[in-house]
Amino acid sequence: MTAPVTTTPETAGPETAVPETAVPETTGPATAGPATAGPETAVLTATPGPLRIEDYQDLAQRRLDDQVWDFVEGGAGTERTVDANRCAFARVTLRPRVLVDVSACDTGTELLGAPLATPVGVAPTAYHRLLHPDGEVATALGAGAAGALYVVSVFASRTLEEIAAEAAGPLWLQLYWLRRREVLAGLVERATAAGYRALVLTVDAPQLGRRHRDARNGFAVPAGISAVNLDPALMASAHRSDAGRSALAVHTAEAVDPSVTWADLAWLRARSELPVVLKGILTAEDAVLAVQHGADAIVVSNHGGRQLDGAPASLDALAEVVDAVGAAGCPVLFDGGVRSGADAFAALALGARAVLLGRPVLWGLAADGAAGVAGVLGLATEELAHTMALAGRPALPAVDRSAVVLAPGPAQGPPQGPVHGTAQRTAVGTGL
Ligand SMILES: Cc1cc2nc3c(=O)[nH]c(=O)nc-3n(C[C@H](O)[C@H](O)[C@H](O)COP(=O)(O)O)c2cc1C
Ligand SMILES: CC(C)CC(=O)C(=O)O
Repeated sequence: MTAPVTTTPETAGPETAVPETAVPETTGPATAGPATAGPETAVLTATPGPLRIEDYQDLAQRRLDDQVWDFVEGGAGTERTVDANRCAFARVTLRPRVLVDVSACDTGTELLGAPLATPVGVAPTAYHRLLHPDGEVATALGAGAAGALYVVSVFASRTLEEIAAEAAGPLWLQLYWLRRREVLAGLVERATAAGYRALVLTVDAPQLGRRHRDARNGFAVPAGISAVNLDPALMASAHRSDAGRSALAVHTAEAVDPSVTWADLAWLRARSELPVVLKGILTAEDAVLAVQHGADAIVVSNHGGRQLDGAPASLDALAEVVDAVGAAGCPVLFDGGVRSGADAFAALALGARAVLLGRPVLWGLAADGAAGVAGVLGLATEELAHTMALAGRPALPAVDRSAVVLAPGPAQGPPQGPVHGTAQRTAVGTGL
């Protein structure tokens, strides 16, 4: 693979002159060049910075090696659950109220005791040094600048301590249930000592989803980038590229214990005082079990369509889970397909306390490091505040079910044929 590139974005069209020093504005408005040029003066039209989250996707695709791009964008099987996550947002209608004072819209919230400037946070994603040389440290800086929660992946490519040293906002640590319990116990201890505020156990990946793009690419983690918080001996298979199979799938099968059950959660609880969050719940039945087993919060997630192909869109599962555990006071977080502040608004209205962004944060990171991460989170938050204003809901408690209608989805369609490398996905959704 090629090294991550850190040059300026190539946003210039053929007849557009871009100053050499142009960098993406984090959330800033378009900056026009001089509009008063006489006949002898060249007209300079600066290209606007990213105006929508997908602008960061375009920037990222130009910078990334095809294999890394496929790893980020891809999903399991036919990728119908990846598509379903986005299509669900296209079925949302917002119900605006008028003549409400929206002169100040407050996106502030609180989660497991921590105040947050925004309910839009960072989902755990592995190996950020694939996207930017500074990896998770840049992500932490960007999240901190946006006042957002950052859930760090157990497969982070910077140490838990390096990340914590740069973080201005709250950090949670995501875990897989490793076969080697002593490694898991060591991670919990380190996270506690470094000031992480919750443990997020991902429960939807007893095996890795069958990701055809990665298998076709023989995708492996390149030398020089590693899950540095794990024992290097545990990482060897993640680096071994074999035609026709994903090294990550091999590595997950080696490292992650697929025999874990609800009964094991007591072991984790006994190891730490930190709140335990379960990520990857999609049904009322499991939500109730989660609360019964002492979960402090739940993340409704289908892993961005990367695990069970055919699982419901996260948005379609949200209300069911909220209804099952709302009375128990268990906060429900959401991820999967959020690409705008209007999408975030819809998930919050359906009962999520916060929404997490997976791929969009990686796009921002690849596009412009910490500034790109802050840009993506800032843009989503700005759009959320804007949606709140136009919907007549100036604070998050007013973003309730009366604010949206989610039309029922069609049964998921038949597979659309083989997924090819660097496949383009169709952009759908509320698309603010
Ligand atoms: C490249 C990539 C790596 C991921 N790594 C992890 C991980 O290490 N742990 C985890 O629990 N989820 C992981 N996820 C899933 C995300 O946490 C999240 O559920 C998903 O990306 C949300 O969907 P979105 O990408 O549409 O926002 C990963 C997702 C992507 C795209
Ligand atoms: C390294 C992978 C197991 C991380 C992950 O959860 C994912 O890619 O979805």
